[in-house]
Amino acid sequence: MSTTQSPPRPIGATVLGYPRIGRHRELKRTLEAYWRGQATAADVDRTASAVRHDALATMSAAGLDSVPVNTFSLYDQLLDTVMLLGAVPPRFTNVGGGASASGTDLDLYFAMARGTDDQQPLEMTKWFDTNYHYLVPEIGAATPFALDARKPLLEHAEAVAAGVRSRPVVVGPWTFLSLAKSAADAPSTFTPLDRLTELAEVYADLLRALADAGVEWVQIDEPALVRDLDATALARVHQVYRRLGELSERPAMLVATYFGDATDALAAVCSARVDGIALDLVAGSPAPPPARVFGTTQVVLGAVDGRNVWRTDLEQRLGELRAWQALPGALSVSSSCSLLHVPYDVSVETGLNPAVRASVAFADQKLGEVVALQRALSGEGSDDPGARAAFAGSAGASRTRAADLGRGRDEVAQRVAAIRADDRRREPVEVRRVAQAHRLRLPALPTTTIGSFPQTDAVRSARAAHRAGRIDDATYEERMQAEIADVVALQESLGLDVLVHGEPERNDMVQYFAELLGGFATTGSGWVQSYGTRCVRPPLLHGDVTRPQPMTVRWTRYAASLTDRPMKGMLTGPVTILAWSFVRDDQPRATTADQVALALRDEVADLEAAGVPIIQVDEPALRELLPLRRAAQQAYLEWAVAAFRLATSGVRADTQVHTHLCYSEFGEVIDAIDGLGADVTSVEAARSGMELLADVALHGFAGALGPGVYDIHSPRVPSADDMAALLRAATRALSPEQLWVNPDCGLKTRGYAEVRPALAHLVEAAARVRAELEEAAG
Ligand SMILES: Nc1nc2c(c(=O)[nH]1)N[C@@H](CNc1ccc(C(=O)N[C@@H](CCC(=O)N[C@@H](CCC(=O)N[C@@H](CCC(=O)O)C(=O)O)C(=O)O)C(=O)O)cc1)CN2
Ligand code: MET
Ligand SMILES: [Zn+2]
Repeated sequence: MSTTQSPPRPIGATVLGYPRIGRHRELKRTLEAYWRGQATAADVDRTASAVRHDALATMSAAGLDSVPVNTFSLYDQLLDTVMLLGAVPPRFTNVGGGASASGTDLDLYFAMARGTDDQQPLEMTKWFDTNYHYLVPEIGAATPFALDARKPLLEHAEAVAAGVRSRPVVVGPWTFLSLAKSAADAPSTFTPLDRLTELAEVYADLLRALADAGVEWVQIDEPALVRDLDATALARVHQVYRRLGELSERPAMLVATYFGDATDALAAVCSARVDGIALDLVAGSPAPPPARVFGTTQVVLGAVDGRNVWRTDLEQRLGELRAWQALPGALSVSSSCSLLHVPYDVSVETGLNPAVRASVAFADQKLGEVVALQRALSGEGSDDPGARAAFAGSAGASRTRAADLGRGRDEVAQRVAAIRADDRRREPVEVRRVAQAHRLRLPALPTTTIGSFPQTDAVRSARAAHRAGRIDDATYEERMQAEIADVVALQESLGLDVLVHGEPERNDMVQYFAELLGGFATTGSGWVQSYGTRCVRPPLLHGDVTRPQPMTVRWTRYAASLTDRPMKGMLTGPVTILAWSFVRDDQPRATTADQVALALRDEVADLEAAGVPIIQVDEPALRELLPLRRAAQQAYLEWAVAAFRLATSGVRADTQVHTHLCYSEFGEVIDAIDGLGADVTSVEAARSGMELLADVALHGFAGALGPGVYDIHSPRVPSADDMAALLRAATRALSPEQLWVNPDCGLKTRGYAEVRPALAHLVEAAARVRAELEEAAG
């Protein structure tokens, strides 16, 4: 189309993407059944198509002028992009030939997502600073590129048939290669971005194919443009988009940025021949940069928060949007990012406190906000009854909000104000080490686990039955105690040194605490995709945080009563509770983190008073919240570390504090991790081949460290030899007194058939290496 000189028709009201797991998680259920062999490819196709039709119908009924398609996914949008570009790692080239559904060859697709008997899946990692995980493309010097546009073409055709103005969405070349890792066999000087120019040609083929199918606008997602980029990088971005812009036959191109401020990349993109740019006015600056950088590029204003759930103050937002009307190009209104990161619909949450419910917008409510803002901005608002009602409702919500959400509680504010520097400090590490060694009397290379044991069907269905009222509190309590007793007995028989209770009572390591703390609400069906078919229900942290009663003491005390070995208490840390909740936006996150930390500090004190000698406070999300821009990282690490220290520093020297972090890429935050001041830190290491040991050797580490020796993300049971080899590697980077032996993470997603032998091998590996050390010491 855009061969013409006239500018393309403005996009109007839109969103950058929409949830896709299904309102009732029907895609999850169908896919899991398919993997178990209990559903067919035709069943997958039927469910997937129903989920897409619901999305199309909902978005067009809400009044969007342009509807994103190809934001559906059977598993992950980066994996979809690997398929789109034909960039399949060679180890999967023999997989295939099976059934296809929704434009995707299922055998190949799920082999890359989940692995096969003899091939590792693609690695999984966090999507920018969100709790969503994508599959990491592997690109080498010889990775093939070849367009397979069946999926976007299919989704476009479906939308056209449904009478919808469709806008296909793809991940862009810069972001795709920036997030890819070098293939294992690539030369050490190679980086995936070396193939940018070549890859641009595949996108050129894609744009031609979309134009042939009558596509008007294509959205090319480039969130990586909000990271720190030097002049060379910006020049390369410009070059790619210039090349695509020059195509004689292509749809209008919208380059979508989100998760931060794209101001630095604006000139590079807008001076290439793109037709539109989407900007995140929530994570980025809400005020317009100078008009000249845009040229005639149309701007899509990401005015409605796509990641948090508080209703938009429409009047205030509209005021900010008006400042953009001085730009020469047409304006459209959108969500700040895809709505993938929020649940579908708050109107089904009838159990929510009415004040909270009235303050919240999930995906469907955000559609209405976007439309109202777009109508008002374009001057149609006063004729549009929907827009008028939305503005009236928004004004009402902002008046009642603070009063009814449990904010401004004096006792909480006073406690935060009274925090002293000493509250974040423990005795010197050497004092603690001696006191703890005396109390715990552990062997060298002590063995332990990260906390959770397999969440069996029996445990989950007991919880479902309890929730539905089919079993009473006492029965539920008994079932959980029986589970704990089994878990303790198993650990004793395996010979582990420090035991855990197994966390059977927890639906999720954040939601469990949110259900017990004041200031939080939890949802019944507010599911958000975390990876593949796995979902979470992020709690709503709406008010000041209180802890009405102890949350974990009774379970831990019960577990401790069953054994003479030390029992470790288990908590989730303040940073992770914030990261995996929807957090109030009326005060700095540092303040909210301190409120959560004070509640946890009370829990830690109660555990200590109950005689629990070791308390683990998990912070797996510490790295995830690290700001994308270096300039903001130090300030974040300071409040994050301070909150953890506030939660954990109220204990005696002889109480041992552990923490746990998963996900690699620790190097850049290793000082902060050491700064947490935990006596023992367990980290993921097996999966990333003990990569972190180099960082530890480089930076030094004051506390003790448990680098994971068992990759719990894989069903594979490692042998004692495998784990002993990893341990020996660790003894070369750390002194043996500093070293603990544990898996990479909790065992909740595994089954007992794998866990029992794997832990037996872990104990055996520790025993062997212990003996070798003793022998060497003579
Ligand atoms: N919040 C959070 N974020 C995180 C992690 C995490 O653990 N928590 N870990 C990382 C991501 N990893 C994840 C690992 C596993 C799951 C996961 O297994 N999720 C479960 C749901 C867990 C849950 O909330 N379970 C509840 C509710 C389970 C449920 O679906 N119940 C059924 C009924 C079940 C039955 O009858 O058996 C229903 O409600 O329909 C419970 O156990 O009580 C799933 O998708 O299946 C999610 C994320 C990073 N981000
Ligand atoms: C994602 S970190 C998990 C830590 C938690 N204690 C568990 O073992 O499951
Ligand atoms: Zn973990």
